[in-house]
Amino acid sequence: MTEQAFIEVDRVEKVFDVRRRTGFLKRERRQVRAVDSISFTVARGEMVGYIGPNGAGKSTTIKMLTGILTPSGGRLRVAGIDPSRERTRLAHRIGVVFGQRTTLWWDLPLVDSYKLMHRMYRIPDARYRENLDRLVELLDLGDLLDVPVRQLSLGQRMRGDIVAALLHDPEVLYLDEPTIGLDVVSKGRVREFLKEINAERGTTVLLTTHDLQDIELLCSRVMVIDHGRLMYNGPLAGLHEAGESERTLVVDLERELPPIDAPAPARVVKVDGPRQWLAFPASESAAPLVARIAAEYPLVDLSVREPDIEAVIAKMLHSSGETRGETPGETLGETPKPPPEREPTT
Ligand SMILES: Nc1ncnc2c1ncn2[C@@H]1O[C@H](COP(=O)(O)OP(=O)(O)OP(=O)(O)O)[C@@H](O)[C@H]1O
Repeated sequence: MTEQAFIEVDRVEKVFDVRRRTGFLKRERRQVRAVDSISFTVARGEMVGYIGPNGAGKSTTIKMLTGILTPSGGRLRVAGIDPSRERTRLAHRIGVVFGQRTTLWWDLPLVDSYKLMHRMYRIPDARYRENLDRLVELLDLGDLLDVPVRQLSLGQRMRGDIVAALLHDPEVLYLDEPTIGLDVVSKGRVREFLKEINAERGTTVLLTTHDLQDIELLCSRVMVIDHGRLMYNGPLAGLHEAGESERTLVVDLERELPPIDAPAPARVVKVDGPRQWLAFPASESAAPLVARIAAEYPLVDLSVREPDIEAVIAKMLHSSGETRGETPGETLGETPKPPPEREPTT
């Protein structure tokens, strides 16, 4: 393992044997290659997005990284530990949050789950108290500590789960859809918190999400998996470039006017009274376009809409399919490549 590679995944595979009933007494055996020779590294303190369509192999990868599943092939190390061989030792160094499931005890008050974790992880008393106070303050859970978990809203429960995952000072945090189903305010709070904890403790974060803004606001790099294979590993802007995806600037003018004269490649795609929609490349900053419109038009309000993550991935996969075998650029065809050195521009 190199000095920087905190998570090291080298040609890792996971094949499931699946039996399917095909008749009264007939069973068909079939193999599902959920993860197909994936290689990547994550440096200590990095926050990396791990995205892909449904069934792509994300959860299987995370389960192998936590030691729940044993790889069928390849080599895997987290903090120098082989997860499936030393699962208990690794458990003290990692935290996991599954957005769709809770690790908290449903019928107990929130604080009782934390007390159980205090004992399970043998966290020194002073450290437990310090962590609990800090995390509860950062996530604004003070008034909810005595409330049974089943009575919490989804956003409150999610914040409760994040505290639970961090009480034992894990060096790496796996987050599976941490903002799913949350309202805008709760999403903002969780994202701000993750940024703070990463800056404060240098926690390494691997984030699975369907929300492109999670990636945009938190991750320096994104990896795309499809059919068990790593298709892209680089900055989000590069993913937008590969798929030529576009963001939309929604502009409210003081009155109805002819379509805004925007500099190419930005262009007006819809006009409805005083409101106009302009599409522009998602890999570019909105600032110059906004400045120009503000200088030349009677502007009342504006907002930027991100493209849908599924659409971005689909376009990227489509374009990489077209270019595979020629010059794959930042997309990964047969041979995974290290991330490009460019920084994201968004
Ligand atoms: N225990 C299992 N037994 C058999 N097949 C499995 C098992 N777990 C996952 N698979 C299959 O492996 C593939 C990858 O599944 P995985 O859950 O890793 O995808 P995912 O990217 O996390 O999807 P989603 O976004 O829907 O959660 C799928 O085809 C899935 O059906």
